Amino acid sequence: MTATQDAPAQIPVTVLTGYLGAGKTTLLNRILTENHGQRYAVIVNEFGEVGIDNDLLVESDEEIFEMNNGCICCTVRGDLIRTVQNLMKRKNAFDAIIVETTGVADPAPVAQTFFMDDDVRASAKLDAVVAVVDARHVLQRLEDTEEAEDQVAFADVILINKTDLVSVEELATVEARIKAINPYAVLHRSERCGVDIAKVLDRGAFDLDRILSLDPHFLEHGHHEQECGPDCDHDHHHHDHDHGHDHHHHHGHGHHHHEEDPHSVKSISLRAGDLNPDMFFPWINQVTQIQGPNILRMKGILAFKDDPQRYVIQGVHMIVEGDHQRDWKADEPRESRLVFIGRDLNWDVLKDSFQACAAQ
Ligand SMILES: Nc1nc2c(ncn2[C@@H]2O[C@H](COP(=O)(O)OP(=O)(O)OP(=O)(O)O)[C@@H](O)[C@H]2O)c(=O)[nH]1
Repeated sequence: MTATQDAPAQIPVTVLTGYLGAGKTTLLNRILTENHGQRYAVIVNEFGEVGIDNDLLVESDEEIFEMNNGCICCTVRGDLIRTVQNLMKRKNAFDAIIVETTGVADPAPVAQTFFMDDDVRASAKLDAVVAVVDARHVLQRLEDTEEAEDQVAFADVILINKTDLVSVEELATVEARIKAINPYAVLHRSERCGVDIAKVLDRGAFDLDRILSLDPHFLEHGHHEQECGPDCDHDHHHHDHDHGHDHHHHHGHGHHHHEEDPHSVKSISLRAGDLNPDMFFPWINQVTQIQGPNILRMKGILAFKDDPQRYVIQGVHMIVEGDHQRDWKADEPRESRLVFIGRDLNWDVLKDSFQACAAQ
């Protein structure tokens, strides 16, 4: 990040990608808490009606900009450019930008933003696309979703995370599969994204030539716009929204599909007041055991009756974790919010059974 007199300094941008639940927030929390002497502006984009991701980030001095009015792949021409332009007005306030994409986003249009918009291009430079991969579930994801493959194919640096959940043999199979998709990326194995941050940030790793060989139209104006134009009316925030639309277009064909596919990925948001833990835990265990294969992601912030602390619960398929986070603040409504992202989930059934866990 050195500026010469002729060339104004371009702020490095890291695009953080990875499928739902792979560990992006875990990595971001590491970056935000580690003592690296850099100041980061973080742009997060989340999927789901009730904003939870921001609540899962550690409290830090870094500036977090939330873009939760749509999937970043759709709003890329609008919100992301505006957010980056606004950041650039205060260029001296930070050293680098990190953009965390939703787990279902194709990183190509996000990366493309840093080449397409003249203002953005003049002041920011794509440093690397970093993908976090869930070693336990990635093989399955590569079978059933195209975005997961896009994310791996597009990455410059890949963290094969959650190594604690797989055997040595499984890890070797995962690595081989990832290398077969993308032989160029630098791979790191990690548990809870525990890598040296220097291996992830400020890498200067984004390779435009490689991306052009993958997607010859990458630099063409409007190429990605045809999928998700400025008038994109995708509503990513309703429980019944079809998020199965095909974002896998960067090989130059295909259009956005809007037909209803009952098996597509949907997000279901549930809200309640104080919950009874004796009802909630057996319920969530049952839901995740029975519907686990269809639950790509689950996360929530919960208020348990007589408990002064917020409880954070989250999971991927059948693996669920929960812990107290911090005290509820005096000016914060005690509210329980839970989001499921998955396929074939029945909103009515989940809503009714969740609300049955309310404290009396
Ligand atoms: N066992 C295990 N769990 C992990 C590891 N890394 C992250 N997790 C857990 O996996 C879950 C998902 O992690 P996140 O960091 O929130 O994943 P994410 O990619 O930000 O998720 P989305 O934003 O929903 O796509 C959380 O419960 C983490 O605690 C790991 O290496 N091992």
